[in-house]
Amino acid sequence: MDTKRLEDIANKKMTRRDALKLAGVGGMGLLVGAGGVGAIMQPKSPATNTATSTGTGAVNGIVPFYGKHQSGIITPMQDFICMGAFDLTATDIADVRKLFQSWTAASARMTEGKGVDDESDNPHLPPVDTGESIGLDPMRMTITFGLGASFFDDRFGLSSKRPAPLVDMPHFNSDDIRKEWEGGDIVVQVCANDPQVAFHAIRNLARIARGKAVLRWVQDGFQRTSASDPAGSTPRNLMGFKDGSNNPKVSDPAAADEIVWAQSSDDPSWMAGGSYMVMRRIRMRIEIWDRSSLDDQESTFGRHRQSGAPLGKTGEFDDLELHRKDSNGNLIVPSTSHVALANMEGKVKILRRGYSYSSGMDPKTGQLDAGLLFVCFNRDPRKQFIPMQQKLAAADQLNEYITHVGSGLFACLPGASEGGYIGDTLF
Ligand SMILES: C=CC1=C(C)c2cc3[nH]c(cc4nc(cc5[nH]c(cc1n2)c(C)c5CCC(=O)O)C(CCC(=O)O)=C4C)c(C)c3C=C
Ligand SMILES: [Fe+2]
Repeated sequence: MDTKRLEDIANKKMTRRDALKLAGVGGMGLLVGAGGVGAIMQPKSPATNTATSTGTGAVNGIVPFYGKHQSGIITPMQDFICMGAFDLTATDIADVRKLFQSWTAASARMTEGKGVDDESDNPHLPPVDTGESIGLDPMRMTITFGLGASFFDDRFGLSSKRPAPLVDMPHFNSDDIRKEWEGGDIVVQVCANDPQVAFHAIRNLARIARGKAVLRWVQDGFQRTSASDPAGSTPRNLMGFKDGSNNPKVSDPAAADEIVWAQSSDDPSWMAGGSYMVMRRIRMRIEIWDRSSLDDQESTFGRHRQSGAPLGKTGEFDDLELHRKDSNGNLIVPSTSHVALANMEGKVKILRRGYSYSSGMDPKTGQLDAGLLFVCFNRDPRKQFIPMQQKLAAADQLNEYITHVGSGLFACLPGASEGGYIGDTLF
């Protein structure tokens, strides 16, 4: 098929049938190549190469589940997330293996827009799939699995295999981490362009896990949708600022290898092609934020609210020049602003993939329980996320308006090939 035809497909709204055809074994599937359908479908906007982009054109096709890496890490962001952590009740590694084999098969099917398995025609049994996604498009769903440090305790004989980068998360200044939002043996991140499709996946994975694992926490998240912003510009967080402008461009494989993917030269080798995911549930004191002046808000982030440009600049993607001073000799971007600190002099980078959350209100205070489900991926959190968060926790002006209430660090396994399963490099 020629390039023109592929571009035509990319510019057209995909039907469920188109998507299935594209991913199928017919000639087109092969032409899609390693980048998969999602890669063909990405439009050429400035934000496209960042994990922040949802892409344009209401592309609701299939993102391939199998591959060298798990999808949902450098995949351009979908509109919704449903993330859940599980604790294992199984006591035998053979049962854990069976669970991951079943999860892998079910996940591959669900990302193609199918039910978890073929339905039985026995009317006396419950349906195999819960059914709420019947007839829905695949919606670019990705399902990403990770293992927490507790997976490597003494239950399954895997303690010697715990990756050194999978440290216990240190306590950071002003953390208020709640037990109910912390850790988990396994994390499952589901992202999709439809919240019902994402919920369906978590629900059915929990159902498959019955007798082997139980849910520990679940958090939904959202951002503006591709319907409300077809241009796919950088999304705004609940503080009203563009969030993700200076995310690294991980469509460049060298950048992805440097920042995101554990390498075969890194220890342990079974993690090669995987990545480490950090989850922080960060509550925003939005009622206080909403009473702050525009100047205070812009100085807090070090960027202009409307354009997203660094202070003193006009373009969202203009360079951050952290040493520039005004005519009075004052730094234009304050040294305690969020971007000045998070920039780490340009030497340390992470890939952010967070979503806003809104979980009703706190009945004690009447305030909204809303904020950022911060998610990031890095090759080694000891060298990336942790020093960055230490710096932010110590001095960030943003700390006046936020509290970290949930936390998790997970080793996201390498991708699986068809016939294999997620986790097969380890158990
Ligand atoms: C430890 C890592 C980070 C945490 C935790 C974090 C929380 C957090 N961030 C925002 C909003 C914005 N962050 C922005 C930039 C930015 N943030 C981090 C890291 C963490 N943020 C980095 C590495 C960067 C990029 C710095 C750079 O080099 O430019 C921005 C600016 C726009 C952008 O580039 O994305 C905003 C806005 C909130 C609201 C928040 C916690 C609630
Ligand atoms: Fe940030």
